[in-house]
Amino acid sequence: MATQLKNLSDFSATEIPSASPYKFAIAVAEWNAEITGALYEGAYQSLISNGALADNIYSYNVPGSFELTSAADLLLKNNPELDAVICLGCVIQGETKHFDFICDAVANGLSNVAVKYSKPVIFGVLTTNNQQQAVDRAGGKHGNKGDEAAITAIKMAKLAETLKG
Ligand SMILES: Nc1c(NC[C@H](O)[C@H](O)[C@H](O)CO)[nH]c(=O)[nH]c1=O
Ligand SMILES: CC(=O)[C@@H](O)COP(=O)(O)O
Repeated sequence: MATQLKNLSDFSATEIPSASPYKFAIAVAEWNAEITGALYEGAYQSLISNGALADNIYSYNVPGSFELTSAADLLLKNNPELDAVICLGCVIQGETKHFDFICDAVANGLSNVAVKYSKPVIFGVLTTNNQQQAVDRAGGKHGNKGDEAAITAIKMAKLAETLKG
């Protein structure tokens, strides 16, 4: 399996640009707060350790992962100076198909918002079968998806800046 015994947050082999020029929003779902809180800490600290200014990081909570799309849209509509929006959530399979609908809606929704505003919108949403898989990816043996999301945001902000000319 792709992630077996792999730390998904190991970026030692890749070059990470400085985050100092960029403004970031972080939208965090409150569902599974112990997990999303760990994702947020990972994302925030990764931005800071790569040079982002604390004053350039704007953080917001939303009720659940489904609302991340609305948050990303509102953030980019009302704050054109943002260079990237990081969306963090944790969707854990329950008894019904609700999981499938949320995951599909968020993945497609965030992608559509990114294209709508030509701005990076980062999918930092865990979609797991159980709680342990989420714990393993929020600072556990498979790293922290929040770290990955932050690094992705920095790289995409740099790319957008480069392509803008
Ligand atoms: N079950 C999970 C949810 N459910 C709530 C939805 O995200 C949404 O807030 C609700 O359907 C109202 O629109 N959200 C998660 O983030 N994680 C879950 O496991
Ligand atoms: C992903 C969800 O909405 C899920 O946690 C809710 O649980 P259930 O499918 O048992 O209603």
